[in-house]
Amino acid sequence: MSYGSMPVLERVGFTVPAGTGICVTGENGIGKSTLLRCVSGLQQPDDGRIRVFGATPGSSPEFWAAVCTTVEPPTWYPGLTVREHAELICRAHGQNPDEAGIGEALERFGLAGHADAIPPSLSSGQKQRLTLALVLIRPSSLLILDEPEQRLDPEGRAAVAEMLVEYLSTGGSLLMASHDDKFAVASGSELTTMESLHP
Ligand SMILES: Nc1ncnc2c1ncn2[C@@H]1O[C@H](COP(=O)(O)OP(=O)(O)OP(=O)(O)O)[C@@H](O)[C@H]1O
Repeated sequence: MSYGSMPVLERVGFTVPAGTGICVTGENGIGKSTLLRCVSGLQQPDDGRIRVFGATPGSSPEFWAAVCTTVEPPTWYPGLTVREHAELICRAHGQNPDEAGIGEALERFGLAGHADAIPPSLSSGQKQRLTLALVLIRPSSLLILDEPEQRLDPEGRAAVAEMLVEYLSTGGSLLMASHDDKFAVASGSELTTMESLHP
């Protein structure tokens, strides 16, 4: 993979077995987000092979039913509240919003008091909590998360780490990038570090 003449992601290879988490670490600009974008099918590598559930990433509705990613920043629908965003996500994924545990999820993410607020009115950390709540409320088999700990306070990081461990324990898989090794380990992920071939 390269941007113009600048090579990024050379000789990268890994597998994420079902029910396991991999956390990619490495210095700013090493290529973590680019890697996650490629695995999410949002960017095409120039060379090499990426398979997700046996298929090319992003190529089918089945991929997007199984894979949930925060690599792209979320879009907030004008005028819809926090709770209505959660209901929308549930409906889009075939869940009955009344049975999807929306109230409990908002509670766990510390957003219960903001259920009737519109997302743009939330703080940056609260928006990040909502982004992750919406990711975890819908069914999926693989989460691809780019620095999920960003903007979260220590309590928020601990809560998200705990929820990711639960996600893995139910057979889900996780691929994330992070600069917080402690958070990554607490979330049940194995660390793998990207290093430059051109120091
Ligand atoms: N759209 C783009 N056009 C040109 N170069 C880009 C583009 N996106 C990323 N790059 C470059 O590719 C390299 C890898 O960027 P990437 O965002 O994948 O790194 P990262 O490891 O996620 O960094 P960080 O830890 O800062 O989030 C960087 O040198 C960056 O400048």
